[in-house]
Amino acid sequence: TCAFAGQKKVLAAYEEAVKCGYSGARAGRLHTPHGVFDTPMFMPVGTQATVKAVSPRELKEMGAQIILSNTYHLYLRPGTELVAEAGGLHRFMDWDGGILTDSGGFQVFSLGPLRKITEEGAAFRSHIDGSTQFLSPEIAIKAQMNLGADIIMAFDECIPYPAEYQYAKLSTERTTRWAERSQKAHTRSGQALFAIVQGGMYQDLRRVSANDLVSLDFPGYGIGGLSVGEPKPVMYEMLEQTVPLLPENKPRYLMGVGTPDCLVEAVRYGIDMFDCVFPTRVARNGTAMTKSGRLVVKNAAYAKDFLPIDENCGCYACQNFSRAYIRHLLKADEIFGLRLTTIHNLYFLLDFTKKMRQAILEDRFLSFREEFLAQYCK
Ligand SMILES: CNc1nc2cc(C(N)=O)ccc2[nH]1
Ligand SMILES: [Zn+2]
Repeated sequence: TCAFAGQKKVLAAYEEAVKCGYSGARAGRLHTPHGVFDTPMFMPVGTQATVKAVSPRELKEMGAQIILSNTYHLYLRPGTELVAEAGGLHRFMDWDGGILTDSGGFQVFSLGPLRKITEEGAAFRSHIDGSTQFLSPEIAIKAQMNLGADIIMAFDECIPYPAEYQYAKLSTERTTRWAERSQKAHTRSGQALFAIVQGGMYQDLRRVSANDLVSLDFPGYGIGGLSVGEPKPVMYEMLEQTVPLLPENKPRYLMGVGTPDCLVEAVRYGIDMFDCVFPTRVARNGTAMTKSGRLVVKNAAYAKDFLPIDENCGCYACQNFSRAYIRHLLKADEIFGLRLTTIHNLYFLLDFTKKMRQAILEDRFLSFREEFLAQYCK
């Protein structure tokens, strides 16, 4: 067990990092004001204070522990002061599990058109009404304190891919200065502030970013700037460079990842937490996730297929409905169809992380990984 004494403002105390396998896969427990949660974990994305098409009760039933919400979206609509007046995000959306909010860095750079970045922060136009907006470390932290998540993220720049070395270097150094400003602006006890490692796809910049942020002493670390279009081997190489520099007894959160093959590789490098819109997004166009790859249940091939999406799946959709029925609903544009594919995909990923944790605890993670990758076609 790793002691975790003397960390200020820490609630994401990290214990039981059980190391197994040659590379650092570990099963841990994350302490937050809303409970103690098992890692590795997948966090369903609830961008606008709802995980699209499913209720908090269904999320609880399928084993969701921590869900993610986006500060950028809630800052623009309905506003984070309004959420604070409503009693905070947990109350507002009736979710009593854990919540993690990201800082808006990624959205500003991916959603906000015509953005301008200075040392002070990022000016951008709202994707909702085109109004000119501005986010800085201080504004992003204040917004997240208003929302009241259990874990919040420092304001950073997610470096686009590809990026010139010089740009990546200057941006990463600024993200480190922004992390320090985020820390100074964070005055709410009962909330853990994670920093975000950047560095583009450059090994040396990744190491500098990790070392600089570790010396600023955060209770947990996000790894950002990945899953932005780079080849998967490049992503894994950046993990290999970064994760070993992060404290063993603190959570590591790989942002925006991902598909099961990426999860099992990242866990091998010692990642504990994941979020990704993939399962909920592909569900809405009728694609189900299975251990053999994707199953487009909308296809004509399933019109008379009266088996469930996956006979071994314990989710509400697979326990009660056939592929033919779900296909019918999707073709008929029935909302319940999207709900069933979403429920299945979220359950699949949540269950997959549970299976990885069990394999780690039983010291058989590497064979679990081999067997899974052999069956899963990307
Ligand atoms: C879907 N890929 C993805 N990469 C991300 C990077 C960041 C980041 N802050 O660098 C945040 C969310 C992200 N989502
Ligand atoms: Zn299912």
